[in-house]
Amino acid sequence: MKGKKHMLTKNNETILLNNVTKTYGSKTIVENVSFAVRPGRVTGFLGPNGAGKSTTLRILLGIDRPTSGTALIEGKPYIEHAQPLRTVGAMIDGASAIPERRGIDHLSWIAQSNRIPKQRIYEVLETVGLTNAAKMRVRKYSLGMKQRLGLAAALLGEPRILVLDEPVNGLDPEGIRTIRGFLREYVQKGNTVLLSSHLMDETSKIVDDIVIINKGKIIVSGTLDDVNKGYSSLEEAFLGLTGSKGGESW
Ligand SMILES: Nc1ncnc2c1ncn2[C@@H]1O[C@H](COP(=O)(O)OP(=O)(O)OP(=O)(O)O)[C@@H](O)[C@H]1O
Repeated sequence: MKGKKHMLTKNNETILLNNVTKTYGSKTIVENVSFAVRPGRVTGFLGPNGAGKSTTLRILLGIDRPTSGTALIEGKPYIEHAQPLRTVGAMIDGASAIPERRGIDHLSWIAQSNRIPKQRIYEVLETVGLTNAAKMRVRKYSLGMKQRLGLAAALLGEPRILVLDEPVNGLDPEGIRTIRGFLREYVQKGNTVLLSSHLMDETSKIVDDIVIINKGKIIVSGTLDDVNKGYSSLEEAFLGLTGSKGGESW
């Protein structure tokens, strides 16, 4: 399979990026990034370190402004949503909780500042399997536990859409299985997941659709099966599509 492919329809999307470009000074970080994300599917936003994934997600979540182009969630920019946390749950930095805080206090703080009832904290702790570790200080959490705390925070507002930056980073196979099960159930209810990763083969176990970015540009998007066709793995597909050799950019 050669050349660009954009196979996702733009009819039923919950997330739609249209020609998003971001420059810092003379440096172009992402260029004309366009893709659509559909409900009921887990979409993987994949690419090597430094490809522009976090920058794109930060623009989608209104943390950064694009130099040009639009990033829409259910038809409007993130910041125009009246209750963004109830529409989109985001995990941008899984390990971002203050280390001296207890897990439960991290969640309480977010819940209080967003008028989310206390009961919801216990529900999300249960969902991610942190109930027994809720009173531990975050500095004692493993990387996997911090990722789960980040996911719990993203779920607080019962959002219809989850945007997760590198959620499988640092997870062992068991952790990956758990998150896969959770995300599968979540999208089966008609919700949407967009997650980024530089770990192609781990992520391919979780996703339905993929969008691959390399050096700030989208090189392919479509269903996992379509993009994988003719390759032994997603990593092979990436190497084939970019014309790079193994080990160059991973
Ligand atoms: N504020 C900034 N000013 C200048 N350059 C930046 C800024 N933010 C990001 N970059 C650069 O943009 C490029 C893309 O970074 P980004 O974090 O979006 O990539 P990524 O695909 O998420 O990579 P990673 O997997 O390593 O997080 C990098 O070269 C980074 O140094």
